[in-house]
Amino acid sequence: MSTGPEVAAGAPAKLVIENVTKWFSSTRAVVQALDNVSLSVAEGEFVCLVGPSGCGKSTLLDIIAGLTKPDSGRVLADGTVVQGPGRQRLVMFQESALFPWLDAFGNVMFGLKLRPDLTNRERKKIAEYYLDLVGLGKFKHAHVHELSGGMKQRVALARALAPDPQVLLMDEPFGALDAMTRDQLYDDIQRIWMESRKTIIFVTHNVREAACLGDRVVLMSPSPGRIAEIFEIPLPRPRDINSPELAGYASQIAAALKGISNGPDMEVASE
Ligand SMILES: Nc1ncnc2c1ncn2[C@@H]1O[C@H](COP(=O)(O)OP(=O)(O)OP(=O)(O)O)[C@@H](O)[C@H]1O
Repeated sequence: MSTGPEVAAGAPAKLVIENVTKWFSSTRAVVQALDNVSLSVAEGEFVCLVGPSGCGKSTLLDIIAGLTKPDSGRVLADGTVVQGPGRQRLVMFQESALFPWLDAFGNVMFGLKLRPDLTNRERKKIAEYYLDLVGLGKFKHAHVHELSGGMKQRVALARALAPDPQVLLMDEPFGALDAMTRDQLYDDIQRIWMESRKTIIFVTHNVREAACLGDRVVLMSPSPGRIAEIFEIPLPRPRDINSPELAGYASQIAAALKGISNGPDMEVASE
């Protein structure tokens, strides 16, 4: 366990978040969403962000993506200051935000518009490859309304992976899914991550999910959003979300979380 910015030994930093502070003001209130947040993420690392509602997880993710600008501090991706969104850092949200007028294949092809360097034939091959990778090869021509919630998230994952971003930013991507579908997706995301070695930042409310997926779990505290504690999860992969070893880490994180909030909005159990 540790706090503060650090990188797994020996690996170059893919992302460096330096002293990021962010305020939001509306007609009703002024809120400090993030206060002096610093974190380094190694290339190929899987980092989970957890914390009570409103502690700034999504704001931090948006700043890393370049969708929101910090008031002070900065984010470096491969040593270059992030000034705006780019295809090397793609976000996948809780709601899949698929285009309903396109089929699964069309949605993944749409993501590949970010790759004008490819021919249409190459794009088609890549779209097929990623639909197979997420287990939807047979549903290529299924329309969005014909897909289950889990299948939609798989298409969204294929769409995010297809342009080959170096960093994948996932904002509670499995939050709206039932427990069985989630368990299957934990296996899939681990397999895909082990094959592709993308750098992943994954926001979740579920501490067991975080312990299952993360090399490190970053616990944030609210008002204003800060990094409270960082947990290393040195368990071998693939990890079984129901294993007792994993439950041990999850309860450590849950206990720390309880210390910084009343914790009713966090899912401690795997459900
Ligand atoms: N666009 C905005 N305008 C005003 N306030 C905002 C805006 N976005 C976020 N906030 C505020 O900033 C704080 C952090 O919000 P954020 O969504 O990043 O938290 P979170 O940890 O992701 O929450 P949750 O777990 O509920 O999704 C909250 O107090 C929120 O109300």
